[in-house]
Amino acid sequence: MDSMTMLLFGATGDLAARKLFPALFRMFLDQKLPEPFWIVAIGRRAWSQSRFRSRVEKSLLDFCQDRSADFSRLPAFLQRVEYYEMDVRQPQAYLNLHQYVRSGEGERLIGDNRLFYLSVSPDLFAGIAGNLQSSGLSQTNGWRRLMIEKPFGSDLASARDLNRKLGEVFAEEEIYRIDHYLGKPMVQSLGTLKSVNPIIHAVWNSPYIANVQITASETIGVEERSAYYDQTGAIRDMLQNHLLQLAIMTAMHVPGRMTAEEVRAEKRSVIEAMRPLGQEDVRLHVVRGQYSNGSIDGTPVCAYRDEAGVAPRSMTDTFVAARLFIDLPRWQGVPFYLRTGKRMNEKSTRIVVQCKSSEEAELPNLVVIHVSPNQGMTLRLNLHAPGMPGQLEPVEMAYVPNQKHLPESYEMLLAEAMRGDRTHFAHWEEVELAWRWVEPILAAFAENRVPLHHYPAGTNGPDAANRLLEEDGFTWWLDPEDEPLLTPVHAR
Ligand SMILES: NC(=O)C1=CN([C@@H]2O[C@H](COP(=O)(O)OP(=O)(O)OC[C@H]3O[C@@H](n4cnc5c(N)ncnc54)[C@H](OP(=O)(O)O)[C@@H]3O)[C@@H](O)[C@H]2O)C=CC1
Ligand SMILES: O=C1O[C@H](COP(=O)(O)O)[C@@H](O)[C@H](O)[C@H]1O
Repeated sequence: MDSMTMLLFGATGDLAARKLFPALFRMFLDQKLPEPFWIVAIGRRAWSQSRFRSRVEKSLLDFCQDRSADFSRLPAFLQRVEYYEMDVRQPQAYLNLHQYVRSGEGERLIGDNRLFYLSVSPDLFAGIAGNLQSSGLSQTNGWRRLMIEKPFGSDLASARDLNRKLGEVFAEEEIYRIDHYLGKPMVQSLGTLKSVNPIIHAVWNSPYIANVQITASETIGVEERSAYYDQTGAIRDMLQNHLLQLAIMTAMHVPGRMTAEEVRAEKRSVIEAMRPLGQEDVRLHVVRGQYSNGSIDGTPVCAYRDEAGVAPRSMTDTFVAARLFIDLPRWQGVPFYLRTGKRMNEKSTRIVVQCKSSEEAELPNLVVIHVSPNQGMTLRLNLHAPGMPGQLEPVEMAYVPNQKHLPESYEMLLAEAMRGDRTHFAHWEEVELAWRWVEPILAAFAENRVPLHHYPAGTNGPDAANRLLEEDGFTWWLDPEDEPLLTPVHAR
């Protein structure tokens, strides 16, 4: 891999502490970082080098998931991290930064390759890009890449505006828009699962599939992010990006070669075929919810409207469920149900593909992809109980990865960006088409044309989300972790 400088904007922030430094440390231990390699960690606080490094050290101890990580190598890792204090809104500061980076690259014999990572508030994205250009920092003799955090805009117009501004500095091939769900290992395995297994490949289409259910449920509430979340809601925070990406990855045809360009073309054909929602459709196909008080694991928790920083009459959606159709011949008539919510009864992201039932077997075959926190796959089949011909019994075959350390999505994505592989990053076309698809929902929510259902914290979300499936004769499947998956939700 090419030697490079990584300029991390927002190095003192929450994401850097919880995800980025742990991922970088893990990559360092696994020798997945280039040599030589240097991180310029940019923050606004007047912190000394040692104070910053202690903070990184603490965050690694707190958040490095792999407790068996070799922490004796921490000092060697920290040697590669230099704190740099600046206010990113000051154009002059970039000239100084440029000088600092050039001289550091010279000392470390680093080629002219720069990875800019924007882990700051989205209202700073465009300004930073502009300043990188005017200061000369983004002009390199090697390559330059921009990794950019979510959210990419808050609606279609703002996303287009941001993209235009970034496009004045970086070419599309240089922009790596992060959707960390695309970095989750089981999501990245979907292509292989579908393409190299005839048993899956053959049935992955409408004659065999009854419906697809994608759930991303969380037990946490808004935590410290109410200012952001109250303006955003589940629809923008999760559905427009992560859930639609999961639906696309499930539905897309796997190209012969998994190059970024071919994957992009296949993804585009799926998202273009997502049936648009008309004004009236939103009420029929979308459920909006917000948590009221309840309890999570036996601990009482307050209602969303009582969270610090949330407007007392907030109409923000903390839960959203949607039914969508993909008008491609292979998905004709197959509903995709998506749902996501805060303060639900479990932390689980999973994709359940329900096959059509045969005449003999009442319970359908299921393919379940456990995305996180559990990773793996379950396949449910029907067999005759041994020695009891005529009596069908559902059986489950489960795959649980047997690895000491399962890579975190940020590890996967950082490694890919460092290699220059954009396969698992969101192309602008996808982002734009996803915003276009959710626009009618945003409008309906803003105009309160869709009821806001309150659901007690610690539950599966509002009943209306169950009805969405019941209308079609289906029901949400539970996670087999808690109970056998054989139990449809209404039978609990
Ligand atoms: N936190 C999370 O779980 C997730 C975050 N994201 C995205 O990641 C990005 C970062 O989020 P998060 O880490 O939570 O945000 P934080 O508010 O925790 O951190 C913001 C960072 O930006 C820096 N910053 C702010 N203003 C300036 C400035 N004028 N000049 C220099 N630095 C500045 C802060 O520096 P300082 O503290 O020194 O002032 C800090 O390092 C956002 O785009 C967010 O949407 C995406 C998914 C999840
Ligand atoms: O992007 C986001 O994702 C997290 C959930 O991510 P996960 O990897 O823990 O499933 C969510 O909590 C957050 O609100 C959202 O911004």
